[in-house]
Amino acid sequence: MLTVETRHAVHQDHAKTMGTDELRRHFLADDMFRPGEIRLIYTHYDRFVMGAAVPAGQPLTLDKVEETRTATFLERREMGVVNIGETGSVSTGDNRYEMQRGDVLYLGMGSGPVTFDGAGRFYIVSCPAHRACPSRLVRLSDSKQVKLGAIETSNKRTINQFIHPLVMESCQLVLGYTTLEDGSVWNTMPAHVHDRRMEAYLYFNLPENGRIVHLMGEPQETRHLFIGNEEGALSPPWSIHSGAGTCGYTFIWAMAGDNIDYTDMDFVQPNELR
Ligand SMILES: O=C[C@H](O)[C@@H](O)CC(=O)C(=O)O
Ligand SMILES: [Zn+2]
Repeated sequence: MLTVETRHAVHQDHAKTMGTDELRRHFLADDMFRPGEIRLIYTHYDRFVMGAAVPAGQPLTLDKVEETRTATFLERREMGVVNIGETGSVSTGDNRYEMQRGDVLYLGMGSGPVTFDGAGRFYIVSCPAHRACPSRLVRLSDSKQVKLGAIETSNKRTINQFIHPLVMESCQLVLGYTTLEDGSVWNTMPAHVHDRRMEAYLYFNLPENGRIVHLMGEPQETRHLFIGNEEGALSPPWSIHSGAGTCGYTFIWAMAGDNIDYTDMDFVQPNELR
């Protein structure tokens, strides 16, 4: 079963007038992981799609998606898949990729229908592509790791870069996940914006009652979302995307837009935020 929800892009002047429910409706990405279903959120931020497939033992195939009006979803798109569950497989044509927890799969434009199987919980992201880059399974040991932060500022963490120019080729998509050291709670602090690219976060590895206080909005006009396990946040190009947890967590970050230089960020120091 495939369900697709459309999210239109929001202007920053509109976002600052929103109350809690409206903010959550536009920017919280929830209810993506349902056993036996593929659920996608089609956004108008760089036409970035995020979602999940949870085959729960029965194969699920992602093929035609009405929103793109193409014969198959990946006809003019590339895709990233991260398995945050138990071992499962992802297949396209004659290729079958066995995915352990934490593995990342890149599928190039024109890969055709994608079948998810096994005990995986597959997080899916996709954006338009202009050429076919080779598909590739990237394991944690193939990723590039960047250590950031310190215990004193509660933000000691490792940025694991997977779909990233230093690791492999893609068109627009840049993706990885960040793990926090025990006792550190802050991600992406100091915060930043990058008007060149939108971004989406998926938070996972949280206990049931744990929550992330996710910060969004223009740096001088911030808002927050309380986010639970396996839920995410859409970050428009004008918005910061940063958060602190009441518990340990991991999060997947993925971006699409004009430029794939990960380091192209405009930093905002804590004392500049409002
Ligand atoms: O543009 C890059 C993204 O916001 C994230 O990669 C930031 C992040 O993982 C972190 O600082 O913890
Ligand atoms: Zn960012």
